[in-house]
Amino acid sequence: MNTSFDFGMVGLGVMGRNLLLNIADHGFSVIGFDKDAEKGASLESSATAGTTVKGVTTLEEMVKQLAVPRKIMMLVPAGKPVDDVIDSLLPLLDQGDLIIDGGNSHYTDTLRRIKYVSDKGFHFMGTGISGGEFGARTGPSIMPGGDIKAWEIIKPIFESIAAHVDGEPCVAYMGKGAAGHFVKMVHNGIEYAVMQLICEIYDLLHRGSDIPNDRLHEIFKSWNEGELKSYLVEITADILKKKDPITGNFLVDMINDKAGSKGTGIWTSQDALNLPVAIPTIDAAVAMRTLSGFKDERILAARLYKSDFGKITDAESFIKQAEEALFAAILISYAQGLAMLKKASEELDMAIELKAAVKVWRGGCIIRSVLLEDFYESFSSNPQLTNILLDTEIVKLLDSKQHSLRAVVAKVVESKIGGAALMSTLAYFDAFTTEKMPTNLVQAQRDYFGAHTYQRIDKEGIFHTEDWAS
Ligand SMILES: NC(=O)C1=CN([C@@H]2O[C@H](COP(=O)(O)OP(=O)(O)OC[C@H]3O[C@@H](n4cnc5c(N)ncnc54)[C@H](OP(=O)(O)O)[C@@H]3O)[C@@H](O)[C@H]2O)C=CC1
Ligand SMILES: O=C(CO)[C@H](O)[C@H](O)COP(=O)(O)O
Repeated sequence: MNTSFDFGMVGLGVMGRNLLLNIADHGFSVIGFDKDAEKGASLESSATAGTTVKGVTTLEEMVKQLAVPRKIMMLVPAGKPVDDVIDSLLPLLDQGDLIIDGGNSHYTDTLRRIKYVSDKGFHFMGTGISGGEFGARTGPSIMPGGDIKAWEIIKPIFESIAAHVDGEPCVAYMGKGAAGHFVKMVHNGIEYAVMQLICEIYDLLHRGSDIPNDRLHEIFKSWNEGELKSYLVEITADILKKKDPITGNFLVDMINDKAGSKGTGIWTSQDALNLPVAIPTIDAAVAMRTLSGFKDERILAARLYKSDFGKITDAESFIKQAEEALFAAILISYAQGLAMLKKASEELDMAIELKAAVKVWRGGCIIRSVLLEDFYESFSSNPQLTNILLDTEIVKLLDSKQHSLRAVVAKVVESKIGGAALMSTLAYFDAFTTEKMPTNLVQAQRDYFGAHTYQRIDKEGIFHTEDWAS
């Protein structure tokens, strides 16, 4: 029996199958397990000529044929399937073998599994992977973290299969413990925010300004040739021109407006609340997906609150404002996610370098954008930046656009077209960039009803006022 396969994969679904074919294309011999024999057969028949690709239906067959130390990745749904696969694999492995969880696992599960697996003498790595089906096949962004020895073992394979930007691979060691999965979770939170912002701008232009889809396709396409150049703007342009083969209408208009979710956006918001750190654009995006599911109630409410919204009349000048507002809001969303990573890295002792996160997000992943090149420069020259909005080069980029974000939010309010993410972004920006928040009054209220004490602006110490009402 051939025992020289370089890499094994558990789960030959969308991601597992495509990543394995990508690894094979880079000269590694690969073997994949899926209990569904058709998936293994389809894997083999899709392999590039001259590559070594094999599909098997038992874990035993796969493990026996791997060279040691074995390198095995799981790409199965997060949660119980990951634990089940680990428990099935462990009795088959030798000390020093490596298990990589490449799925979207929650970081607390990853921390638990690192201990469970390493206590038994094996390596375990939580690794975020982004790029979807196409990225997995042609060059994803990869976010490994945890066991540094395991990283050294797997580095040559990951560096050769990742997307490359300016000759640099979009993979880097993210940090200690569950850093890889934490960075991927925040990546997905930012993904939610950017998608929601694009949707709100589309809504303002389409429903609010009566711009038809074919024109919107041209607008997003031209935006993708400028400062907004990014994967999500690019695919939006493509989506807006796609016709439905059944009705001949634009396909986007035939899709029900209830958005799905697999949980990483919700986790990002939950973990931000726990840290705590403020990520209101991501929170708004999560909330809007949730609200989209309440379709029956929305229909009822729309009938009860009938007031017509005012159309946006100056569509042509609004298009330019919309472009600048979207750029500003996307930048501020990234800022929130990166600030979350900074805080989480300290609180959870993950030693995440923001420069490394931004480096791997520049290519291959869903949130890749040219804007990340500017961030990469900022974090290269100032690795200790706590919030990208404090970087003087970023100030220059953003300050000239903030008036457009403000103008677009005004249109959101006037037109009664929802803009939760745009409004939350502006609220975050205004609060973050003010010296004086009204939270002095919150402190006074807390002290009034609960003797929670407060600090003064003119002297050191902790103060309490007994007689607030007198
Ligand atoms: N799709 C995407 O764009 C991305 C997905 N991810 C993450 O990657 C992971 C995999 O996603 P994806 O490939 O899309 O999912 P799919 O549903 O396409 O594939 C999952 C695979 O896991 C197998 N599987 C399920 N349960 C078990 C189990 N208990 N034991 C062994 N195998 C099992 C399934 O096998 P079978 O059905 O034959 O039983 C299937 O082949 C998830 O964590 C996902 O969140 C990450 C980035 C992008
Ligand atoms: O990880 C991903 C991309 O990076 C997945 O596409 C993500 O799981 C999609 O999330 P959701 O289903 O919640 O929209």
